[in-house]
Amino acid sequence: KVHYHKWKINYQSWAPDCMQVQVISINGKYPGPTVRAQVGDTIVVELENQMPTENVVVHWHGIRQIGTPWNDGTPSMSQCAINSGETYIYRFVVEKVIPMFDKYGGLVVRRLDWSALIAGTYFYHGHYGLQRSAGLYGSLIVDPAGKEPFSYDGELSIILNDWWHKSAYEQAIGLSSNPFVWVGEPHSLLIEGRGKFNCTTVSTDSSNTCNATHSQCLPHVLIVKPGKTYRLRIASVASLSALNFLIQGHKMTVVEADGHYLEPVEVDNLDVYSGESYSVLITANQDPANNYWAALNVRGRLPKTPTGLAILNYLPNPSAELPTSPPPASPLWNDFAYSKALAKKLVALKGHEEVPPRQSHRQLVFLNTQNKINGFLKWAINNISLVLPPTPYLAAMKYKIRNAYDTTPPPDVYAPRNYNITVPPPNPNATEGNGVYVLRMNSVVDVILQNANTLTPNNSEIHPWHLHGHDFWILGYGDGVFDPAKDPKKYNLVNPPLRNTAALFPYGWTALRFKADNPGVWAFHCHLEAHLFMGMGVMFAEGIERVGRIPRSSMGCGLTRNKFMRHP
Ligand SMILES: O=C1O[C@H]([C@@H](O)CO)C(O)=C1O
Repeated sequence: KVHYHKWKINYQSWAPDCMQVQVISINGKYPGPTVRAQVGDTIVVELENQMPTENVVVHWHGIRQIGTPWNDGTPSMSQCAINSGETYIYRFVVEKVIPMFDKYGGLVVRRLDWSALIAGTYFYHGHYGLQRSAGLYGSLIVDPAGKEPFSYDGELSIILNDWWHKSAYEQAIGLSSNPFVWVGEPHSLLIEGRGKFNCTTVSTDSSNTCNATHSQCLPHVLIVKPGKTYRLRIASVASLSALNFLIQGHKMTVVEADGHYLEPVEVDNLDVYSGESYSVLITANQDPANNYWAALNVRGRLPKTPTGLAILNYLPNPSAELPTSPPPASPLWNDFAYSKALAKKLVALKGHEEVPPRQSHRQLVFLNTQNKINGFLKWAINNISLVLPPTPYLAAMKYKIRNAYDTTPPPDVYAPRNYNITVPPPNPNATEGNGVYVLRMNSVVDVILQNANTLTPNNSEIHPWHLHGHDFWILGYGDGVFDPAKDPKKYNLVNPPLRNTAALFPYGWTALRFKADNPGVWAFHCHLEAHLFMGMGVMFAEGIERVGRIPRSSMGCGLTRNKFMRHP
């Protein structure tokens, strides 16, 4: 089945947290419309960029784009950004498949036997500049062809976000300026695009409109019937904040993450890092005379943002009836031990998910550092800060346009190996680069993410790393410096969760394994909007010779423009 969508993307006045700002809307709506399909279906989105002055692309987060790597929605990577006034057609299949090749190297897509494995909670978002922060995002839900390994009576879905009144454009300029201007902590936390800023703190002049009773900032309402069980889908597109979500008086049973089933775990609250998605089961088993708060708090950074709130509304109570008791509290923002313990509890559902290969062919060790380049503040991986080239890698690699990017491969491991991760870098200099890690097709790759101190003494941050085009197994998390002799012995090779996003905790490491089985060029980056913008990412490529014919509509820029576009 083909699901056809026609989208017009433009700025629009909106008041997500009661403060009137310009958001990026899709067909006049914020957040964007939900895209829903069944496993094996095709999604077509005809996207018209109506923004007067900005380019755009949309990334289908968690969808592997097997056979369509040019539709991953990443500028300079998979495609040329869609210019103002232009239309681009995204077309892809929502199916988790094992890519297979015939003897001529042609792609034959084989479906996994367990069709239930593929369904799950996804989302889409802008991937150009900081446009995700400007509100360009929405839900993408893939239903299974068969039965789920859990049951529920109804379904609810929310996307979590953090929110600023300063435009994404102004934020981007600050981040790329010297002196550096940091985006700061968010003004509000939003649940399904709704939050509440305290309007009484806003000075009223003609440019500031904060209206505490605006209908767009009424809290989001999750409607339930007493006694029933619901599947609540939760995803985070937060720009900066790690978040903790909880519902007053209700336990949550986590059953799915990033489109893969988990061994059910009951929790009082759930950490959700940017780029992650979950399904939790909740049962409306509390006093039906009341409504209850769903609450959202910042973790990992000293919170300066009030709790984000939504209402769990027990029918037939009025949805506007506010819960009588105060919102429940999340764990302390800096209780990292709590977050690590929770992360380690999430393992794959036995018998439903593929187990990892016992060995890998290649190990990459990525040191995450904050650096200075010519006085500009950056993030670097193995001392290289990613600066995207004007020509998209995919076409440049496929059509061998060698001067489009740096063909010297970046380093597999950081140097010096005795780098002290507990203090700011003694020499904060790094270089800019756009080289690619070329992976052997179908090889098994381990990535060890190694965290370190930022430029600020006694500071190391959480980084949620997201991989395009693949899912990886999270083999383990550890504190301090990764020990290649000892730590792999502690890997979970039995039931590690398959994910597309994994948290890297302060001063620690996270070990990932994936199969380089999807022909294309794929970004792997910190999902914090500002951090990717400051260079915190790397590029992977595999099986380029097996990539099909790239549509010309994705190549109208840089050196591919000269090569492929007809000139008048
Ligand atoms: O990238 C970042 O920059 C700031 C700070 O380190 C410098 O202002 C911050 O908190 C980040 O996460």
